[in-house]
Amino acid sequence: MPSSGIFISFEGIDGAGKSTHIEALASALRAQGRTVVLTREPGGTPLAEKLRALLLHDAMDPLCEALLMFAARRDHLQQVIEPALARGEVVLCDRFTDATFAYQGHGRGFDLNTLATLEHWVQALPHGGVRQPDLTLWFDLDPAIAAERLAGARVPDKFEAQPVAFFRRVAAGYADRLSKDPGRFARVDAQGTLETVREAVLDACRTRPWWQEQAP
Ligand SMILES: Nc1ncnc2c1ncn2[C@@H]1O[C@H](COP(=O)(O)OP(=O)(O)OP(=O)(O)O)[C@@H](O)[C@H]1O
Ligand SMILES: Cc1cn([C@H]2C[C@H](O)[C@@H](COP(=O)(O)O)O2)c(=O)[nH]c1=O
Repeated sequence: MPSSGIFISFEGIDGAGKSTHIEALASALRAQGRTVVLTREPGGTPLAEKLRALLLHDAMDPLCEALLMFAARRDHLQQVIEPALARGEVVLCDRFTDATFAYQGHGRGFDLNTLATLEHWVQALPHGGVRQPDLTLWFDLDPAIAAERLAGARVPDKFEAQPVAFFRRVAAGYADRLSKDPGRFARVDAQGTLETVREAVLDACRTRPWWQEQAP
């Protein structure tokens, strides 16, 4: 059971429906009287949002991309996530470190052991251990369907412009992360209607001990 606030990350390939459903979960949690912080990665602080603009639009080599992702994450953790958890709030984060393993690791082919080292540096907790979400909702959707959903919706950024084969590797990366930490993950079948996906998200939360707890 989380000792302070609750940290929930939303993961999945581009177009899987994360942003759509993060709002619905925030409403359900607020209805329980909880204070909810809605945030995203890369981003969530003024500095990390500047790094986001570079990451989503500028060409760079894979090491540079991985380092900037973790630099943005460090600032986000220190400025937003850790203070909110210390206040006992719920943090809903649109992507976190699983995205780095899925996109930079499996998508780009960057060394997974180096990413694990960076993860341990950047997410180290003062009294030991590594900050991880209490729950990670993985929106699992066929990349071909995600591409159809995104087509024409907006001008694609550097990642969204990648071919379906890239997103198949990213999806395999998420499956790999789930297999290594199954208790933290809930796989959400993102192919259903808005209503069935919304219910799947709520069901995944209802099974967690903190769902029934009184808001602080
Ligand atoms: N269950 C669904 N059925 C049909 N369309 C959906 C569903 N969920 C989301 N969409 C639509 O798919 C598109 C992508 O959704 P959304 O922006 O929530 O995805 P995302 O995972 O946040 O993508 P990104 O990571 O690229 O920001 C939007 O146009 C949204 O309205
Ligand atoms: C955290 C993180 C993100 N990415 C990629 C994944 C997405 O394509 C973009 C973020 O855009 P979104 O519309 O907010 O989903 O960034 C990544 O490659 N690595 C990461 O660690």
